[in-house]
Amino acid sequence: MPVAGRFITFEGIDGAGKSTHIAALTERLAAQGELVNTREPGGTPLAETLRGLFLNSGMDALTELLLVFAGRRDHLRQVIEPALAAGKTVLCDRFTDASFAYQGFGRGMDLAQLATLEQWVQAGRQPDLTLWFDLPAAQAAQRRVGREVGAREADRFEQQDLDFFERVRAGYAARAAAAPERFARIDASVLVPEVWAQIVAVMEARGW
Ligand SMILES: Nc1ncnc2c1ncn2[C@@H]1O[C@H](COP(=O)(O)OP(=O)(O)OP(=O)(O)O)[C@@H](O)[C@H]1O
Ligand SMILES: Cc1cn([C@H]2C[C@H](O)[C@@H](COP(=O)(O)O)O2)c(=O)[nH]c1=O
Repeated sequence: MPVAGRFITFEGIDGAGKSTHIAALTERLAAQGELVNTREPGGTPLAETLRGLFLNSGMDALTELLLVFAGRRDHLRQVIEPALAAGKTVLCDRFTDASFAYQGFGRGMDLAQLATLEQWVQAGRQPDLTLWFDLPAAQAAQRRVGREVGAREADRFEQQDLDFFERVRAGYAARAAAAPERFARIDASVLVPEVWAQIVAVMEARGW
């Protein structure tokens, strides 16, 4: 019988450096077994369709919250749970901590209702490790400007102000404090090689 795989998630405010380091970690872990790279919102055809609406259509905060959990349910059933059951490592760019941070702390949605949705949709499933890329909102905004020259228009979240992103950041800090065994805070404000060294140290501490 295959050993259950590892579920690793990547969190942080927009522009924190997640994508940059997911690519590097994918290379490092590829030697250890089969990997599945995925993301939220998204990860299945249905959830990717919902992602387009979520990022770009006007809606109230409750609709936004329900949409992202609907996509998550499909993603868990179609991709994450089967991969873990087959012993694969799942690298997921954002998961439910983002809902607590963005919809809970950013938009002010009720955290108890979020916890109910989390339990209902995930049936106990939690990441084995969450790498939280932490940096000040102003620094992340500068990085996004650098990245967005010539790229697509900013989505509904990227258009938010610094106060919104500082609330989201506080949301991640609260989630990390509530689950210290699962979360590893990465100081994402430093140069790429220094960020990477922190990630390697976290992986080595787990024997991964
Ligand atoms: N440590 C770093 N120092 C300076 N620039 C960085 C660092 N890490 C990433 N960057 C740059 O910052 C920009 C944002 O990085 P990246 O796209 O990896 O962030 P992200 O967290 O995936 O963003 P999003 O959540 O918006 O998708 C990119 O241009 C990237 O090259
Ligand atoms: C999972 C999830 C995501 N969000 C937000 C966070 C980002 O602004 C976008 C996704 O964009 P990315 O370029 O793929 O990082 O969606 C959210 O508000 N709530 C969530 O649960």
